[in-house]
Amino acid sequence: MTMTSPTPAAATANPPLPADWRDLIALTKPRVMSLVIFTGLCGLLAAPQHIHPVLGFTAILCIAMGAGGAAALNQWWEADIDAGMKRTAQRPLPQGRLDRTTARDFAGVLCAASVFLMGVAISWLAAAILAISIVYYAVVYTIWLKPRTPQNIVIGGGAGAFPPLIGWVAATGHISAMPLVLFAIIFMWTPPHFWALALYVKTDYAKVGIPMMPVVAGERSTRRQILVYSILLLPLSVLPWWLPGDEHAGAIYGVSALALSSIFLGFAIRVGLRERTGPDDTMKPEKQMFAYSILYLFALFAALVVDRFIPL
Ligand code: HEM
Ligand SMILES: CC(C)=CCC/C(C)=C/CC/C(C)=C/COP(=O)(O)OP(=O)(O)O
Repeated sequence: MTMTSPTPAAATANPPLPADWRDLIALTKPRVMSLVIFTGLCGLLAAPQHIHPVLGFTAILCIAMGAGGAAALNQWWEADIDAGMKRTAQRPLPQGRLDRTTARDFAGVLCAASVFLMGVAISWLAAAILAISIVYYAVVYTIWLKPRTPQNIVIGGGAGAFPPLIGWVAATGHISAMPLVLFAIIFMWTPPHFWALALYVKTDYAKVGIPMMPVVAGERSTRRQILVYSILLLPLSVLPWWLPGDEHAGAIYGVSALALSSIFLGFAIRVGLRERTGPDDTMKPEKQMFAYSILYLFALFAALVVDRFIPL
């Protein structure tokens, strides 16, 4: 793929249409980013120092703009790959509903504005981490790792793990043990989250030449790796309960983490130890695990905030 490679016929046959705001919103991957923003908000709310609500809102707005801008850069770069996959072919760029220059400029403005506003209004440390996460997703993951290695998700997973750290730093002004543990939890969660999905859309990735784990290492190896990461996730998710000092979470979080992660592990055991029964296999356990992975992260971070406001 090159930046000058032609996008699908639909994108070039007609003169570009004026950008529709719905297509610009779609470029930011709003459904995925809702969880990114939520974990950022929880990082901010779980921090021991309180931040003025207006500043808190500004910090979350900056995370939303930065994450959305990075997602738009990802779609700008991958328009031709997206066109070749069933799951992504309906996006605005492959469909030619948006021209590439508008998408690139929109993404650039969002990213730059998010970092600048975070620096001016909140802190330059939070702005620097936001800038790192944007570059991590849009460049390190999207351009460098994704087309090259099946470890793309493992290393690239760091990009999506930054938001709670950014939220925490926005509230406290510094990095400490708890936000690093929150980073590690999302980092460990990402491979099972994504590989559960990759198992049932494997042929799409193979078709466009993206070396996702099930395509390169095969299904059995991917299933075992899902299991390994899910086993490691369980103690890691409970770690905030055991942290020393005034940062540690309480029993509401600890018990919730234990329960949520045990269920996660249950799904992982089911997916990790089974084999596809044949071409007609509906891949229900994998689909259920992917859906649960999203519910899991929402619930885990919600428990952290509930715990902060109702300490036992
Ligand atoms: C490198 C890391 C990650 C990869 C490769 C990945 C991959 C994916 C893919 C391919 C989908 C399907 C999306 C679609 O079809 O539109 C998805 C869905 C989703 N992801 Fe991830 N993900 C990653 C990290 C994250 C992170 C860090 C979060 C949030 C903290 C997240 C939250 C979600 C959510 C909420 C959905 C469901 C979206 C929907 O309902 O359409 N993902 N992910
Ligand atoms: C603050 C900040 C910049 C946060 C970034 C958050 C982040 C990295 C989220 C990753 C989520 C995501 C949509 C991955 C999809 O992978 P993909 O792009 O390979 O999926 P696709 O095939 O659907 O395009």
